[in-house]
Amino acid sequence: MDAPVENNVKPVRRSKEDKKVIRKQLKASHTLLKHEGISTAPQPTKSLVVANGGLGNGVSREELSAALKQMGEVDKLIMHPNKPYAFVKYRSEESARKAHINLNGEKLQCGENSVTLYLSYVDSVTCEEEASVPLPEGLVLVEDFVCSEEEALLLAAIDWSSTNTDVTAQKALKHRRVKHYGFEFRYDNNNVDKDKPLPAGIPQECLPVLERCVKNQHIDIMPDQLTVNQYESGQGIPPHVDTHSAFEDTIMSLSLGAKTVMEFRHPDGRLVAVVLPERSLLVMKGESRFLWTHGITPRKFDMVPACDPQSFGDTTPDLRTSSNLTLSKRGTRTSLTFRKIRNEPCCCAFPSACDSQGAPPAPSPPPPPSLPCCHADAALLEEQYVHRVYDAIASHFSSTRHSPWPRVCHFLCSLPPGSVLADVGCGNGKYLGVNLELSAVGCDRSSALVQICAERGFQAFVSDALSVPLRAASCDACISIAVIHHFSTQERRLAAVQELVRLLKPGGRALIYVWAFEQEYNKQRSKYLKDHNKELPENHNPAENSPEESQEPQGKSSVHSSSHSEDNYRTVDNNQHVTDDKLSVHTNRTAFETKDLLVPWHLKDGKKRVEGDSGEGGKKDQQKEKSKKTSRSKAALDCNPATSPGFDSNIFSHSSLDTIAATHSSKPIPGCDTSQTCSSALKSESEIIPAPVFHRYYHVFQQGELEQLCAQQTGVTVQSSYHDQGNWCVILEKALNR
Ligand SMILES: O=C(O)CCC(=O)C(=O)O
Ligand SMILES: [Fe+2]
Ligand SMILES: [Zn+2]
Repeated sequence: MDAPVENNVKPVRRSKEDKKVIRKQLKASHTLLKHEGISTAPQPTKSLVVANGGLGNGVSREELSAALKQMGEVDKLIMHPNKPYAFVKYRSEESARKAHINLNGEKLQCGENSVTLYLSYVDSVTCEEEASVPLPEGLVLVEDFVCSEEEALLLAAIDWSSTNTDVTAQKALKHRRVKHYGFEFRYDNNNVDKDKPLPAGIPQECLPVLERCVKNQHIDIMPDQLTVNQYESGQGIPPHVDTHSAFEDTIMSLSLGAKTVMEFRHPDGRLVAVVLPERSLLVMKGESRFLWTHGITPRKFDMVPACDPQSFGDTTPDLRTSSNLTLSKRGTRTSLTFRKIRNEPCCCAFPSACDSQGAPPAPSPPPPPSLPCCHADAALLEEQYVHRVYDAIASHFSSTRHSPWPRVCHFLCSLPPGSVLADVGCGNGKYLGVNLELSAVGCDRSSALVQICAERGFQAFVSDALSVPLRAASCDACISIAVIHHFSTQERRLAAVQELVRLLKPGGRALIYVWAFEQEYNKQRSKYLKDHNKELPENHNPAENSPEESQEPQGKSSVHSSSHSEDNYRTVDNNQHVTDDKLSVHTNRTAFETKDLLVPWHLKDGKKRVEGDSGEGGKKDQQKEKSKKTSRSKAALDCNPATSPGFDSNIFSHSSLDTIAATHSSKPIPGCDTSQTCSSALKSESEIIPAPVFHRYYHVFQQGELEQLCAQQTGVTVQSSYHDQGNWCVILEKALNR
């Protein structure tokens, strides 16, 4: 009797438990229907609602995900904030059945507490609260594809310290570092040398992961090429389509170490930003691989859904419209991109993007400019990398130039009433209204900036600083603020000073400011450098107290091509050493390493200005201008940047938007890189036109260099010279006897 008792009792007891579970499960599904309007399905499906498994029950995503994943591969897991349930969709119905059988009535430990899970089938998993957008066709994101241990193992397998960089074609690109296994991907021709395999194949540690990829049908054949990209916070990769002729259809990218946001763009303008969580696998096939570009905007923060819903299956939260977003600081992300080398030409269904089918390669950026060796070259360089750039960025530039600088104001206020002042290179005219007792006139090479001066009621005209159409000896004073550093030869800088001297009356004075090579002086770092460590989200408003205030605290100085190729400007090594005469692109907010360089300007979006509006709006504008004019007289007394009058910030004129559109759609213009967007992927309005990056040529002055330049002029004396927030400054006086 003994043995059968045990056999008999257990099934009875189990069925009692089963009944209890079923009762509770039914109760849970009634509650879901009554309180949440969720109806459960009588037949097995791939999707389940997990009662008691919600964030509202204190269950974390990781805890639930770990339990669910034991039953099979999870396609999506949706957890709404404060809800007492979660939804899970498995990749197969079999996995869902397994979860239904094994997890129903099971206790899940959540920190110190535990909850009992009740699972019911649902027909579909929808996410009504979050606006979502479809993922590009063919794109799949598999969360938690590797566990933390595997992640650590894979990261350890990548040896960045290796000195033999040829084995894995290791490269320190300016905006990320890369390592290739199997075959080198060459950024100069966007292709691979198929008959030159690298000595190092795909590391052994990757094989279990790849086998899982094949088993789960993410890829048909084992990949033979691996590119490891490592992105520090603030780094990224330009939008590109992986060359069709180089690789087969499926491309898989594993995200390790940190999450990021990858942006996918369709040629028709659609943009889908996808959060790639740490340890997730991104699979690009078909249209998403062949037609859509993918890229990562270099920035230090991303906007991600606040409740971290991560994968939404074949949709993704619409990061542009969602109201439930939070800032997520970027960490160091290492991605492993696995590809299969293609040995036959590509015959995909997307000929417009297919190099095998004759599609032209993406336009490459203009070649990097060199230091000019003659007058004509210098004029051309300045035309392309100074004049055109200021015209294109005029509105945005002006919106960041609010406050007159105290020592410039002091100079202007020291001039006797009635003095004639010429501001040569007056920009948006911010110094023209400082002292209303003066008879002030400005000139600038940029007609867009002169237009802004005119709109503000200032006297200004378009002119080159080397030949100002004013009579000799007609000015009591001249100022040249942040202008002469844009001349690209010593002769032209000398000529610019000479022109100022020509304009001065005998006894007249000129104030000159140029950007200093030394951004640290008397142990004081300039504001420009000090802002370097400020980690701020995109579109931080710039500091306002440097004439050379730069807008970028994020180190976003990268220059990417719109193709896959890396920085076509000369890529400076990590120490920014110059090895040829090509101009290097400066990283904003860092110390200068060279004296002649290109400084990026990240054009940012703003309100569009209604131009030519003669109605009410126009009148209001006039009134606004009037009140500004009144406040300008106050500025004569008040030179504190914090209290002096500012102008409307962030005003875009049509002209600059037109310029952006034009530069984006047509062939690239020198000085402008339209491929690197700086508009946040999350701003809806600005999304249509990616904001380009422009490069301005500068010659930064070393200590004593400006004085030397002035000393070469006859008939002038340097009255004083000083360093002011990263600028070298002199006050010149023209001799009385001239
Ligand atoms: O970092 C990634 O996930 C993508 C890398 C990539 O697109 C590439 O190397 O082609
Ligand atoms: Fe790629
Ligand atoms: Zn193709």
